[in-house]
Amino acid sequence: MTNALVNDNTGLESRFDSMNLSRSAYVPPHMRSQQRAAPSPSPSPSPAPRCVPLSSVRCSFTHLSSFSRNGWNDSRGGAPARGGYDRGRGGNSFSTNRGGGQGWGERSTSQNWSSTPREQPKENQMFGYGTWKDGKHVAGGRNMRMEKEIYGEADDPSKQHTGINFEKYDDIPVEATGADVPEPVTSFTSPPLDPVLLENIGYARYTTPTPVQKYSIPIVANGRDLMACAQTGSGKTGGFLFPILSASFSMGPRAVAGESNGYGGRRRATPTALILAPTRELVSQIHDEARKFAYRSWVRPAVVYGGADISQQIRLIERGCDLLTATPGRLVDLIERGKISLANIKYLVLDEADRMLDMGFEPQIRRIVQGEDMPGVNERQTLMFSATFPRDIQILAKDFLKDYVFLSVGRVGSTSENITQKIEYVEDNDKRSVLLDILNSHSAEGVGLTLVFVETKRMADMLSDFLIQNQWHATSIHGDRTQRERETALQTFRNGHTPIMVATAVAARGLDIPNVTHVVNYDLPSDIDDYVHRIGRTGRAGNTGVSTAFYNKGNKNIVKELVELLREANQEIPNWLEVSAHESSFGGSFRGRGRGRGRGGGRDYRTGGGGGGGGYGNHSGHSGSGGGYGGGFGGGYGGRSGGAPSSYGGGGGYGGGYSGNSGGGGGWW
Ligand SMILES: Nc1ncnc2c1ncn2[C@@H]1O[C@H](COP(=O)(O)OP(=O)(O)OP(=O)(O)O)[C@@H](O)[C@H]1O
Repeated sequence: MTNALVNDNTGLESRFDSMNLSRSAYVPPHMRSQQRAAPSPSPSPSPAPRCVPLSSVRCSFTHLSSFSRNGWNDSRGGAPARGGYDRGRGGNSFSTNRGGGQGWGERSTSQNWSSTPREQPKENQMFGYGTWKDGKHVAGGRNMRMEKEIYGEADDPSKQHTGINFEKYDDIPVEATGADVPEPVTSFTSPPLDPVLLENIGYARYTTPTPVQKYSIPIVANGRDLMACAQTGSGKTGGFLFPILSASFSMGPRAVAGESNGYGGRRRATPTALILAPTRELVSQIHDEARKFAYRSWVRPAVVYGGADISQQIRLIERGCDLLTATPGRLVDLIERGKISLANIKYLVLDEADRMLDMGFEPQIRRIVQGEDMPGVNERQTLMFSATFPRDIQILAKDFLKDYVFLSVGRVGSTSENITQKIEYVEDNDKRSVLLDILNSHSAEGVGLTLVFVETKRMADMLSDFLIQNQWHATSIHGDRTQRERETALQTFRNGHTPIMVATAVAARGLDIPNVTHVVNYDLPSDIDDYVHRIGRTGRAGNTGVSTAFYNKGNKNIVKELVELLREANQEIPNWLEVSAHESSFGGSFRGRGRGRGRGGGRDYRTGGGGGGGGYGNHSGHSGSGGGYGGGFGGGYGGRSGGAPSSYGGGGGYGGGYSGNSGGGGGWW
C-alpha cells in the first residue's frame, strides 16, 4: 500500500511535469481558508479525548481530493526546498519514506539557537510543511493527502492500535535514578508539549503518554541525558521523538556551526538531531514516526541506510535534514563524502543502545560520536533507549553521557506480561513437524501473523522453502537478501499476503508490525536479551500475543536466565525446564557467548544493583567479562568481552562492506 502511494505520487509528479505546470502550490482562495482553518485534534488532558480527527480528516480529505482531480492543489507528499518550491517527493526506496525535505539554503549563521530565521516563500504556502520565520514557528497548512498517508484511518489494519492492556502499562513500577530527577508528566498537556506537536499526537490518535514517555519528556526538557530501559512495544520511539520535537518546534533551528559548504560548493546537511539504530528496517520505521510527529513543522526528517541508492539519499538530504535517522555504516559513508556534518547536533539518540554499543557497532559509534565534528558530551544531549541494558554496556555507555538519569520501566530486560510465553522441548529433528502442528492450530484459531526466528540465514531460506512446499504462504528476511527482497518480504508479511515470515535476528529489534500474534523461536538465541527482543515483536502497545520457543539440550546456555525471565513475567514454567536450570546452576558448564552481563540487579549499575556477582555454573564462554547472574556487585566488571576494539580506526571492522550490508554487526544475520 505504501509503495503504491509512493508510485502514485511519482506518477502525479511526472504528469505535472509533462503538463508543464507551475510548481507553486497554488490554492484557490476558497480552499486556502479551509485548509488553514481545518480543525485539528489534540490529545486531551481530560477523560474525554479530543481525538476525533477522523471525521474532520475524512470529510476534508474527500473535499480536497475531489478538488485535486481538477487541479493540482493537493500536496505532493514531499518537502519543499527552503527558498523555493520543490516537489520534493523525498521518495525513499524503502517503506513509506517520502520524508524528503527542504534544502538548507536560508539557514542563518547567527550564533544563537533560537533566533535563526528560516525563510519561506511568502505566497507558496507548503501544505504539510512549516517554517521558522522571524524567530517564530509558522506551522504549515494541513495536507489531507499526507495525513491519510502518514496517520492512516482509524481502522487501518496496517497501523498499530492500542490493545486492551494499554492502561496496564501504568501499573508497571518505574525507577528513575540519578541526581535531581525531574517529576514525570501526567499527560501530554500538563505541562503541555508544543501545540503543533500536540496536534500531531492527536492525529496519531495517542491520548495518553506511556510511562517511558511520561518520564522522558521532562527529563529531556530539563536538558538532561537519559538512559531509558522499558519493555518492548511500550512507546520508546515517542519517548525520544516527543521531547526532541517539542523543544525544536519551540526553539527553532540551531545556528549552523562552523563551515557549511561541502564538496562542489554544495552545502552539507547539518542535522540538529541524530538518531542511530542498527537495521535498515528500523531506521526506516523511526523515520516514518518522525514524519508523523514533525508534520506541519519546520523540522525536516530524513533517513539514510545501507543497501539503498546513495545518490538518491544524497539528493534527499540536500532537500532537508534537520532530524536524521541513520544506520551507522551509511552515515559514516556520507560523512566521508562530505555530505553530512554533525557539527550542529543538539540531540543524539542511540535506539537499541545496547546493540549499538555491542561489539558489532561500537567502533562505528565511537567514530561517529567522538571522531567526527559532533559537539562534545557537554554541548549535546544524549539519549539511549532499549528494552535491555546489560551492565557491561551501561558501563561502556557512560563514555557518551553526562550526569544522566537512568530510567527503568519494570525490571531491566524484563518481558511484557502481555506476551504468553510457552517453552516446548523439541529435538532438532522434530522441529519441522512441530512447527507445522503449531501453524495448523494457530491458523485454526483464526487470525494473526506468525514470525519464526532461526539462527542462520541458510536456515531462514530452507525453512521458508519447506513451509512453502507445505502450502503455507511464507517468506523470509535476513542479511543475505537484497534490500528489495527484504522490503518485499516485510511488506507482504505486514499486509498478510505471506502471514508467516522466517527471520534471522535482523528482524528481532524494534520492528513494530501490527497483528503479529505469534512469535516462534524455532532456534533459541544464545543470548537471553536477544530472546527478549524477539518475543517483543508481539504483545505491543497493550495488545496480547503468544510466543513459543523450541528448547532442547543445545540451549542450556540460557536456561537459567530463561527460567528467571519466565518467573518475573508470571509465566508457566515446565518442570523439566526448572530441573534443567537447577542442573546447570550446580556445576553444569555451559557454552555460549557468555557476555557475563548480569541481568541480576536489573537496574542502574551506579546504584550498585546491576548484576555482577560471582556468576553461576562454570562459565565456559569466551567473554572474559566478569559478571554473571545473581545479585550483588561483587564480581564486577572485568573489561569488555571478546576483545572488542574500543577505538575506531585500524581494523575496527567498520567501513568496507559494513555500510552496505544489513547495517548489523556480526554478519551472522
Ligand atoms: N502514547 C501512546 N499511545 C498510543 N500508542 C502508542 C503510544 N506510544 C506508542 N504507541 C504505539 O505503540 C507501539 C509501540 O511503540 P514503539 O515502537 O515506540 O515501542 P518500543 O518501546 O520502541 O518497542 P521496541 O522495544 O520493540 O523497540 C507503536 O505502534 C506506537 O505507535
